Amino acid sequence: AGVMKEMFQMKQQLNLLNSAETVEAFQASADNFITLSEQAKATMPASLEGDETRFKGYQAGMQEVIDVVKKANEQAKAGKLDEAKALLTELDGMRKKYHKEYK
Ligand code: HEM
Repeated sequence: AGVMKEMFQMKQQLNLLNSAETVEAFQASADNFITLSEQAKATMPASLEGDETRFKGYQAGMQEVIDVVKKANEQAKAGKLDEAKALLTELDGMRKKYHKEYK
């Protein structure tokens, strides 16, 4: 259990998203990222020690991340690869904020 494996895989997919040169490559990695982050969202990290209230906050944070990648994927589908990648920059701040809170 734990979310470490999903987190490392999310990082890997994010690198692929940022270096994607085609809409198809972007979409494939976005789909992978979303699947992994939904798995992470469904799993209580060990650091939360069973605290259901904090788990709700953690899940809301994961959903924010998922929403950004879904939005980016919509841009990619519309052929706007640069705009899609620009949206991904929002993830840096979220990652830092929520890692401070829950990691
Ligand atoms: C793009 C977004 C994110 C990426 C790429 C990412 C990546 C990572 C990576 C590589 C680790 C393991 C290495 C380390 O400790 O730094 C990690 C750990 C962790 N992350 Fe994230 N993260 C993201 C977003 C989030 C969000 C939004 C949350 C919470 C709402 C979160 C919660 C955690 C927790 C709890 C751990 C520790 C897991 C454990 O010890 O089992 N992460 N993340």
